[in-house]
Amino acid sequence: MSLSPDRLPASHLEPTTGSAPSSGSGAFAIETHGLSKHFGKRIAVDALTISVPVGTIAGFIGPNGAGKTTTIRLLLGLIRPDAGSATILGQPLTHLLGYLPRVGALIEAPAFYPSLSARTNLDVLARLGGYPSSRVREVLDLVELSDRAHDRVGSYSLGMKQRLGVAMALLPDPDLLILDEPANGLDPLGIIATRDLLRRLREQGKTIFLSSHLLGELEQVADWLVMLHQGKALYNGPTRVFLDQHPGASFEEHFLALLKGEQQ
Ligand SMILES: Nc1ncnc2c1ncn2[C@@H]1O[C@H](COP(=O)(O)OP(=O)(O)OP(=O)(O)O)[C@@H](O)[C@H]1O
Repeated sequence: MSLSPDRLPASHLEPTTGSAPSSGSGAFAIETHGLSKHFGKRIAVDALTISVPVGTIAGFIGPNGAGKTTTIRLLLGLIRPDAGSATILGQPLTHLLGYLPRVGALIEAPAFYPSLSARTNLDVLARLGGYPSSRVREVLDLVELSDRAHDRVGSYSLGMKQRLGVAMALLPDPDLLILDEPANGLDPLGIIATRDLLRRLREQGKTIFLSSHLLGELEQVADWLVMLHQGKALYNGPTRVFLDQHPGASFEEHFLALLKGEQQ
């Protein structure tokens, strides 16, 4: 099922004290309630309450240090929250095995065996994860790396490594794809190819949670938006509603206006 913006559940704007969406309804791929994480005295994620509807491409934006990567690491169970809760694909954060097999993720620089080819890197992962070997060819096609599949990954450009990282995340044919800066190092053609890929995945009913600093790109591809500032959500809702707040202004202008309002 793919949700068009017109069929999205009603938006809700932060502040995070706003009412939380109903839990366990299946309408949301990601829901967090008061999720918090600090490192020493620094609060990275601050009582965060967000919701990402199933079948959307959700852009996750915010300035450097806003807490995006920390949130993603919390959602993937790589670090534990200090407070709050979350539900991913209907499963509580505490039940990692209940949802992680249905989640694909690309965060920071993906790890590869540089002396092996992309094909072999993916074969190894497919064998470890118990995925069919036919899936390796499929994901190589999806990220348009098939013609270089037999080259050593150590010889790849940054953008090609990034595509291989996306291919790895797609191996389990996940219901939820979490991507942290997937366009890092991609040239314009690579960015367009990624945009098309994300749209195709959404058409298959998958949910994509996508952190990026490329606001113009997100404006084109994201139908849902979560905007973070100092660990809190400034906005959580449809992109269309975000843009309607200041007709005629660009996505970037909105973003800066909201941030400026927050800093005053
Ligand atoms: N392991 C850590 N130890 C200490 N502080 C951390 C750690 N990880 C993150 N932080 C701090 O938490 C805050 C949020 O960092 P985070 O990496 O989540 O931000 P971000 O929104 O992903 O930023 P960017 O856009 O620059 O990637 C920052 O102040 C950062 O310094």
